[in-house]
Amino acid sequence: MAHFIKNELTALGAEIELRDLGKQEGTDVDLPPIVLGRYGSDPKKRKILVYGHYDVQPALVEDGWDTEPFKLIQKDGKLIGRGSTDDKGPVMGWINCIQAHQKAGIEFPVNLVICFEGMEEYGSDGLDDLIRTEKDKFFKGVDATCICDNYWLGTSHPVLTYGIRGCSYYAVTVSGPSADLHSGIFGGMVSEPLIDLTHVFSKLVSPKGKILIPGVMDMVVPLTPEEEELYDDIKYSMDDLYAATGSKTNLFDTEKESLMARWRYPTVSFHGVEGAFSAPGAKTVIPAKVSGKFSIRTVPNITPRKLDDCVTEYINKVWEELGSKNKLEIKLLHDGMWWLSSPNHWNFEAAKKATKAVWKVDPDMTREGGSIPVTLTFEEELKKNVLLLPMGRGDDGAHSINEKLDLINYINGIKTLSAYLHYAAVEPMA
Ligand SMILES: NCC(=O)N[C@@H](Cc1c[nH]cn1)C(=O)O
Ligand SMILES: [Zn+2]
Ligand SMILES: [Zn+2]
Repeated sequence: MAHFIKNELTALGAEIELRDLGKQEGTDVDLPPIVLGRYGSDPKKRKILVYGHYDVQPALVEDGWDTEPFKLIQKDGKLIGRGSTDDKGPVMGWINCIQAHQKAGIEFPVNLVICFEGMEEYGSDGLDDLIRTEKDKFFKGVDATCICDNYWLGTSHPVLTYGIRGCSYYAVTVSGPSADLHSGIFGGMVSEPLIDLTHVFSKLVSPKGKILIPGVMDMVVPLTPEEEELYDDIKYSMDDLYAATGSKTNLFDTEKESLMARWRYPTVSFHGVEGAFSAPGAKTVIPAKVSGKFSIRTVPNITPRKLDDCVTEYINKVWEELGSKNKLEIKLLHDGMWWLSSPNHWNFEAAKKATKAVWKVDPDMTREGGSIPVTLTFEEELKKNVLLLPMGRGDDGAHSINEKLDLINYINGIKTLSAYLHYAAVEPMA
């Protein structure tokens, strides 16, 4: 992907370099390079930094895809395939902006600074360091940043986003026997790692979503009446939620509570268990070693460090109380900070005008439940406004099966990104 992007952009006249990041920590695996680029160097024009990622979540046909996930299919007005909406489609969208200007013979309105990474879905390994090192070199003089890597809330109304949650991702490993055991022979005679792990996991969060780890909710900033009012005008209905999840499994009955749960409160999610029997059939095995994966989405003012203290102390206490002879290990696989900004900035004004010009409606101002770890780093290090301008819809199935991007969102998305650059070139900065 990095080489593909480099070739596409180089052919369009951009200056591109692939920045090597060395090996992934604790492994012999090469990290995917960061694509850094520049398109235009006119000192009279503003410098706009655009960020996206070319890595994707894993996908297998066996997960339930109707088509081969890594082959892009166009069907019924949709582009279907892993990464179509998150985030290969939007990355292509930036490339298409340049192509469109060249084909139409229209002068490109800004100097584009490009940063496309390949580790976003795993905590953006290496990118924070690169931004810190390059803030006064490669990123020098950037006027504003635009990230196209999230989604509309629903399916019909465009949004601009000024907040995202952070994410701390954990693996809890329980091990005991030296190899998997026959459950008929050893069941009842030994402590089972998966039973112990299930016990620990059951103490983290209630089925209604209440976080049971002491200290976590204490760090959450209280809701103010002004903030509560902001939820009243958001165009989002419970039907949007039902449609996007393909179910009526909502934890809350109202839009407001549901959005607050997604935007301004932390959540614990369980992702899977490595080492546990998961194939079809009925294998009577006691797995010897299991790693349960869970993550916590974080919000103002939770810090990854304090959260990690709360998590570690609590799980160790639960484990001690259990009194198992198995071994437990907690590992923080990666963490990333939440980000909360204000949409009252010329960068957002430019995006509002662009959205209105293309979609003929004013965008809603939203926060997002997902995470993009480098957002805060860009803002803090470059000291310039960051805007999230999404292309896809809330029902695109990002991270799920049959991920799609509606063709109209792709085409109008490219128009919106282009129009944004034109407005950003001239929007008064005050
Ligand atoms: N489009 C943004 C996105 O999907 N981000 C991921 C990033 C991530 C993965 N692990 C931690 N953060 C997300 O899951 O929100
Ligand atoms: Zn993603
Ligand atoms: Zn993404």
